Amino acid sequence: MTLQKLFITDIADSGAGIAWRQAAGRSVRVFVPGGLPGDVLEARLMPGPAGSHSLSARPERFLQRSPSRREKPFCPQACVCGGCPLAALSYPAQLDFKRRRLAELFRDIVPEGLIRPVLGLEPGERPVRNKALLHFAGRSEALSVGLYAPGSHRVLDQTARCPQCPAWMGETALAVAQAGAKLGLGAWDERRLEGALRALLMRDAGEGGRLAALVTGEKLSAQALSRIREAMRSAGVTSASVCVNSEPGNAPLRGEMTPILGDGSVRVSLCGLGFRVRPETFLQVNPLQTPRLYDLALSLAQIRPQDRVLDLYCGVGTLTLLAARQAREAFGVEIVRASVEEAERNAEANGIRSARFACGPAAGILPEIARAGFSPRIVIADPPRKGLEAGVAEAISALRPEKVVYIACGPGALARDCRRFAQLGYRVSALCPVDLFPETLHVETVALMSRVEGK
Ligand SMILES: C[S@@+](CC[C@H](N)C(=O)[O-])C[C@H]1O[C@@H](n2cnc3c(N)ncnc32)[C@H](O)[C@@H]1O
Repeated sequence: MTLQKLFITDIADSGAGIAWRQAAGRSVRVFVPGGLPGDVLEARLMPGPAGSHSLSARPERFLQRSPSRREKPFCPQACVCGGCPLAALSYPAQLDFKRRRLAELFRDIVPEGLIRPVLGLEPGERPVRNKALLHFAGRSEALSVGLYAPGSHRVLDQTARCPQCPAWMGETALAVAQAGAKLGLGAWDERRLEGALRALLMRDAGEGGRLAALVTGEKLSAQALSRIREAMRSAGVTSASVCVNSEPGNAPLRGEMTPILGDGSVRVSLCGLGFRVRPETFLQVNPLQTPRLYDLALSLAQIRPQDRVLDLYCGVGTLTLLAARQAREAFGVEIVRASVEEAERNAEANGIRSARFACGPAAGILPEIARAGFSPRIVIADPPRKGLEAGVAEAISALRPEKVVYIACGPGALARDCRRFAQLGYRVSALCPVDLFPETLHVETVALMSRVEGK
């Protein structure tokens, strides 16, 4: 393990700094955890991941600190939990980094001039999240709760309280763990497929309530549920459910949710409308930036009163209902049944009659929409990170919308899908990044695509 002077020039997807080193006449990439572009440091070189030509390095001493390095990282636990890999980088440098990343990904399809600056937090605003998903570990004598370590299922101590989340979430998690320990309950063991406490999802809806959903590996007694409910209530939870999931896998929120406090839902206000959400329905996690994201998407869509709008991957109908307020009709498509139920309920509760919803995969519903003669001038699509399923871009273009407003949390999949749309006669006319996930490497992006005349 030799000591080397390294100049950090970039950040990898893992959050580690990247430096380059000349060896045997070629450039070798060196990953340096904790390094930021502009840092110069001495580090011990180690072999990189098996089968790769790259190296890793452990920093020993800073020779020069990056001018973009914060005096104090946003969170002292950031490098432990791995959730905020950019926490040591100043906020303007984070936004600049995200825009450069996007420009690289779209170099061959979108001229630099069409990429807007990242829409970031306003001065003085702090990063906030309305959702936490924590896991339990250990036997009842040593029960702990917190986040998983990066790339593993090892629960990290001291991570139940996240500075981005409202304080009641950490209090609730610790109170549930304490109640569980007193009841003699241990954590779910995913190797043996046994144990009681598995995961805890929490959502904050501000004045609309505080939601908790406990996932257990086995059915709990009425007495245990009553103690856990009291622990949640005293920590500030207003609505709670439990579900039993003893199946292996990475998605703990499976199984029927049974309310144990309130009706198991909360109501979120967004852009002047109210939306009921449940543990199993989707909701954007950043309460400050989500209304800005939606306003941006709608301003790009330029909806006219006579327009029909199709909103694919619509969740609980947030954008569908916001679009329906401006359009003649809006149609939302979503695969999760609970979300469609809430979307219909949300339309009614907001007095919106011009919205309809269908439940199913976008690829399956689009041909039905075409057969029914629904011809939207605007299609909004907000798919999961992996982007559009096979055939969806083709099915959208078969409806011949003038505009496609594509909202993406996975910029790589967005670039792939924009290339597909280009072959189908659509050109990107604006690419607008939004910082929905401050302190992380993620960036949300809204692409406006317009049909090229004559295509
Ligand atoms: C990124 S979320 C967007 C939700 C909504 N636009 C919002 O802002 O709240 C993606 C949604 O797509 C849904 N979904 C995932 N795969 C789908 C598919 N194949 N067809 C339709 N919806 C799908 C998910 O359940 C989720 O609600």
